[in-house]
Amino acid sequence: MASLFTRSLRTTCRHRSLGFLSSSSPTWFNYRHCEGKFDTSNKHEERDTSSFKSSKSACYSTWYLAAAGICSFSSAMLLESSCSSLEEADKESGQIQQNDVRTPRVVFVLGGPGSGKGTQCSKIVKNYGFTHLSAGDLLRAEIRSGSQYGAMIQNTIKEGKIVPSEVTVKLLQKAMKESGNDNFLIDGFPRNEENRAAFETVTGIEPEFVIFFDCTEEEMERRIMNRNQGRADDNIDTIRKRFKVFVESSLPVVEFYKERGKLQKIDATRDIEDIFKSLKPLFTPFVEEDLLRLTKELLQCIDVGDYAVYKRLCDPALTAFEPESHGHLVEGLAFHKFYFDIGRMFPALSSQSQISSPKVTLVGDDAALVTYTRLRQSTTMDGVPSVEAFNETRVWERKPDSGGMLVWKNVHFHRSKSPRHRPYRKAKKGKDARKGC
Ligand SMILES: Nc1ncnc2c1ncn2[C@@H]1O[C@H](COP(=O)(O)OP(=O)(O)O)[C@@H](O)[C@H]1O
Ligand SMILES: Nc1ccn([C@@H]2O[C@H](COP(=O)(O)OP(=O)(O)O)[C@@H](O)[C@H]2O)c(=O)n1
Repeated sequence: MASLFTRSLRTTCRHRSLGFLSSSSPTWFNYRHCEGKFDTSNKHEERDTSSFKSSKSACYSTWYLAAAGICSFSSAMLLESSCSSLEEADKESGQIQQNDVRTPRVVFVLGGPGSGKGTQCSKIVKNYGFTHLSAGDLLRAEIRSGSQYGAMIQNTIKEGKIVPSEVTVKLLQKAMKESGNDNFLIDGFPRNEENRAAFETVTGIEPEFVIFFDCTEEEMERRIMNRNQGRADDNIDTIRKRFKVFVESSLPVVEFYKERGKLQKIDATRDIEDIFKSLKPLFTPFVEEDLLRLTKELLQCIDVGDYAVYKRLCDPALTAFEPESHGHLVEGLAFHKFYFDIGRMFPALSSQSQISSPKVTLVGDDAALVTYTRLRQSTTMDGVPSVEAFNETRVWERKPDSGGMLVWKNVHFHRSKSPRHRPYRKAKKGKDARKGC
């Protein structure tokens, strides 16, 4: 059950966003979770503070947590809040991220039969947390389920033809909904113009980009004949028909995306690892975005005192240098949990944070640094405001979870007080000229 502290905070935090203040220019970068995009409009947001005033009294304070440096309170969280019932909030314990409606990220994976789409998709899934939806697999599962469409799908596949979009798009939509993910690799779809238009019309989603595995027919035929999965369509007659359909119906779709600058053509005649190496850079920007999002999620869960989320995002052996540890390296979560536990004792205080100049640096495939400055405003019991700035570096490492899936965990962070700006003073004669640099 959510603590009172958590519940009360949640009532104010239904619609969140985090502000970013760029230190290099006076531009606010307002990241809205609902849209998943940066709004770089060059103006400060006008905010109605009335909801802040009214919701403030309903909030258990995070000041104590903030004072301890583990808690911040996003202004937007408070200022753009709307209240939900406690019961609703209760259900949300440990799941704050699920409130954030983000536009699904879709990547289409195209290529002839046997070009290696499924093989590469399973590697991408393992490394980049996408859900792999193979249109062919969904259709085969539909046959097995005894659905009314079963016989029609079976005959169409046997003929190497394309199943009507009405069926395939419905299956894809259902699978997307059930996945609980919002990153999808859709493999073997769209296979013709009808597929493409139907998906776009029904879902309103456009792919981020489209991967096309370019492979010779001889190589694809050789691979399919060795595939040995007992598929009814993996016989030489149907294979030839599928190649014909691919050239006639699927290549025009490839061309469509090429014209729109969305196509990523990959030489699929190479070996499996080589191909995967050339796919990696396509997914790097997603990794950077995800790390920034995870960092913000971490700060948010600190804001709302949600220890369950904090625990999910952090490695149990998390190490930290922070002002509260007085120069010592603290290890494990207990040091941090202490502040979550006591936060509810100080209901009258509040704080809010902005992060500025966030930078993500990938270190190989499985480690990354996220650095930023955290500007925290807080009030004392008497309502006296103060502002502090911290420089924070969080080290994230990609580790297998209990299901073997690679997930990012915060393994270390370092926070120090941001040095106050002092005007440069010329060193006095005879004194160490480097002093103060
Ligand atoms: N780059 C590759 N080199 C050699 N064999 C491959 C390669 N990629 C996939 N294969 C093999 O070829 C067969 C077809 O691959 P698959 O991923 O099922 O293709 P698709 O999903 O495009 O039909 C599988 O048996 C797979 O192990
Ligand atoms: N969008 C799609 C995808 C597959 N299919 C059918 O499913 C068959 C197998 O597709 P698949 O993607 O599993 O396999 P490959 O042909 O890529 O090896 C296709 O030949 C089509 O008959 C379809 O009708 N529509």
